[in-house]
Amino acid sequence: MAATRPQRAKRNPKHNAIYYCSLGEDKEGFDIKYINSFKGRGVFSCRRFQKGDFLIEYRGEVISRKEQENRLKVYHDALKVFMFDFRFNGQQLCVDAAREDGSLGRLVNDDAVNPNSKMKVTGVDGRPHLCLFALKDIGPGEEITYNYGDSDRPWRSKVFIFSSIENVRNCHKL
Ligand SMILES: C[S@@+](CC[C@H](N)C(=O)[O-])C[C@H]1O[C@@H](n2cnc3c(N)ncnc32)[C@H](O)[C@@H]1O
Repeated sequence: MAATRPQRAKRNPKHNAIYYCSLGEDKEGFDIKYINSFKGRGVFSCRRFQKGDFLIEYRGEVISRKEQENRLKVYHDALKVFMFDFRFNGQQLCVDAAREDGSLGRLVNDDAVNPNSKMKVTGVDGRPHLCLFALKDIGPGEEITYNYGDSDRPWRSKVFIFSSIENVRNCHKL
């Protein structure tokens, strides 16, 4: 008889997150797509998710603030964006997801205005994991996004958006 996954882990979003974090695997129901040269790749839903559902873990290496500062001195800007700062049990920590490891979380794009998911620090066996949960019902074909936070992000500025759109247009003309 085929092994079945416990129903509780499927129904309760927190248990579901803990289940996938423990496995170190992404759950099914998502596709990676190339959007354009401005945004790069993104993660898209290919099925329905309900508000509150666990979606994706932002996987990477959990490092201390000190180690993060060391890495920031040597990382190129394109790698710095893969560092996610958070607090856990009174400690300032970071998940460094700079390494291309095939995981989905590192490819989820920012939306400061209308995100459909939210990052939450979730303790699993005493260790921190960063998990995205749905803020609303999500249908197939929707891009998964979350708000990266308050710090300045170049792509949020109108000047950057317009110059990038022009670049994409010019590329298509070639
Ligand atoms: C953590 S990565 C996300 C995955 C990235 N799109 C890729 O293909 O590797 C963050 C980078 O994605 C791009 N990005 C994220 N959100 C964006 C947005 N709303 N508009 C434009 N670019 C965005 C920026 O280049 C940013 O440095």
